[in-house]
Amino acid sequence: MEKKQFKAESKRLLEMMINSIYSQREVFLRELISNASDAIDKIYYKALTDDSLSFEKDSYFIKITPNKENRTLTILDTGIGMTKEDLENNLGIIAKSGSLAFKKENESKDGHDIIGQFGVGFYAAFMVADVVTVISKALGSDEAYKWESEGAEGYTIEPHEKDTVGTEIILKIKENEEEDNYDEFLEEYKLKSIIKKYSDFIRYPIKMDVKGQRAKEGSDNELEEYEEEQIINSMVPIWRKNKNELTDEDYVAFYNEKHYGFDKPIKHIHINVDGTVRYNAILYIPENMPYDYYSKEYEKGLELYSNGVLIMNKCSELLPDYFSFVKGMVDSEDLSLNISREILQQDRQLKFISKNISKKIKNELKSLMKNDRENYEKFYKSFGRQLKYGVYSDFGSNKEVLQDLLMFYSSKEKKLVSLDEYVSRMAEDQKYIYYASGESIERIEKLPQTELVSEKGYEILFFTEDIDEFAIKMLMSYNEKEFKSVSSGDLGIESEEDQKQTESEQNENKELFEFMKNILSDKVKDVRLSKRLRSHPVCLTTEGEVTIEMEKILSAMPDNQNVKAEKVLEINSNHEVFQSLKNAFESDKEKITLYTNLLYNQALLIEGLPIQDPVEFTNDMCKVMV
Ligand SMILES: Nc1ncnc2c1ncn2[C@@H]1O[C@H](COP(=O)(O)OP(=O)(O)OP(=O)(O)O)[C@@H](O)[C@H]1O
Repeated sequence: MEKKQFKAESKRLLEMMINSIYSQREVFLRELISNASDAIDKIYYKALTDDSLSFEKDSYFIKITPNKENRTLTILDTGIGMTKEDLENNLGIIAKSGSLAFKKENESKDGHDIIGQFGVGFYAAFMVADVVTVISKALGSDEAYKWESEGAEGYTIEPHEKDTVGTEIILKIKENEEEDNYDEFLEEYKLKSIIKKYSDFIRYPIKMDVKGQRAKEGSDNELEEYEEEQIINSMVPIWRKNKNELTDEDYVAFYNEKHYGFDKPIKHIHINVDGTVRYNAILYIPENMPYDYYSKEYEKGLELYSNGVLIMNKCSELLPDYFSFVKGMVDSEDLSLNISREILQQDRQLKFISKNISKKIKNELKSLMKNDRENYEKFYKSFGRQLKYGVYSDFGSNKEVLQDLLMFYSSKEKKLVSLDEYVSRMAEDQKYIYYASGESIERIEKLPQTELVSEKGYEILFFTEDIDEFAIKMLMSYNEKEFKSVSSGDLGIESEEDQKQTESEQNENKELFEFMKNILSDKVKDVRLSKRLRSHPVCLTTEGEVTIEMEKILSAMPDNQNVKAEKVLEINSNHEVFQSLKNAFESDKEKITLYTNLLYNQALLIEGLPIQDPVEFTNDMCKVMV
């Protein structure tokens, strides 16, 4: 059977290419500058093996010249140029990439800095130009040629005059249309900003004649206009430099220049990986929280470059949510880009890089915690909450990664301590990691529930953020030590003997407690004799999963499901109040009702919970006084 070749309607194909590949018109300049850089690179690579060629870096450059009167924008390079055949093959055949062919030919001799690979970037010029003219003289050739096209209708080639080797591309910029402004591509400031954005790290100088004003010589107040040639791009990507060539100031300067933040970063991480996926990265741990950090508006991500050309401003796949505060960039020559260079074809390499980066960030944070506590605390103040969210979210799947980075205020040390530090200090007979929750350190310090644990000499971690208890519930234990709230039913502290004594005392007063429970009805699950109170008469503890702090947080949420903690009212039998309760129970049922309600409301107040009927509460107080 005869095999037939596919045919392409090239006119339609070009139209589709021009109109549907790129989401932003301004990338036409990125594509043409990348081609110019490739063309210079090709001379560089050729010179490596051809002794008759020498590569004087200073004679190679790219120049951008807008001309408002003629509505033209010229991109000139001193690269390898194109012969007549090259012009026909590379610019006359869609999807033919001379650069890819060059890269393949020279694979063994490096050449991986070459950017072009698809053979389509050039046509991006037609997004902004009605006519594109290319005048080129190839290296080693005496003749120059002019290629010209108005897009879909085809092109012409004819001999042309050109003294020097290289290529000049002249775009006849389109007239403005109703919603489309093309004039901006003739404006100096706009061109500068596009170059800075995408092509800042092209390795050859990108020059432009820039207008300015200065004081006229010999005059104090007269100004004169002048024009001078400036290099617009920074050229040397700092991430490709050797780490020991760079100072802290260099990294801070890069952070500021790239507008990653207005603060001074706490730490930078410079990564050069030369393995299966090659990449360089410079990451920063900021000191201050961006104003929108804990809002929906905040977008995480790192800048992504491919061979020094910006691909994406914020590549979110590079960072897990729990490290969303990290700023910086990644450059890799091994990414599978799609044709528009806007998205990635498949994210295998990206996943690899992301995993690698996360590991490095974690290790850096760990070493910061260990070796520079002051700065770690600064960092933790801004972003500790995010780490705790990280422990809690995704069903705790990242808790192993994050648990070593957590810190909480310690009742003993009076400062933030890590879980590792807590556990390593635990007393021999101490079974649990104890914590207490409340609005602030000052409030927790006064909580009656902490009395017994403190008396035992055990350290208590103070949980003051809403996420704390949720994160810890997800963590469950650290180094095989379970977490235990000081308000939980069984504290695991009492000796068997003590327990027996409490039980018998509880039995002795069984009727009293039952009576009190009936008065409070379903407000509490139980009324009990307390084992944990020392100087305070009363407190609330909880049974089950939901604690009082959790109840507070859940009830403040917009979709309040009315989740309630199972509360237990605990009474201190060593307090004088207990005797009064007993007396009242014996003789005056009205009084015992009054006392019970008062004690319950007091316990609510201590916990920072609202009293259901404040008027009744104050009336009750008055009754006691008169
Ligand atoms: N300024 C230039 N100097 C020399 N050759 C050029 C120049 N611009 C384009 N070419 C040649 O034309 C070819 C096609 O360019 P085009 O921009 O369409 O694709 P590419 O750069 O190869 O790939 P990509 O689509 O990935 O950018 C290039 O591969 C290169 O061989």
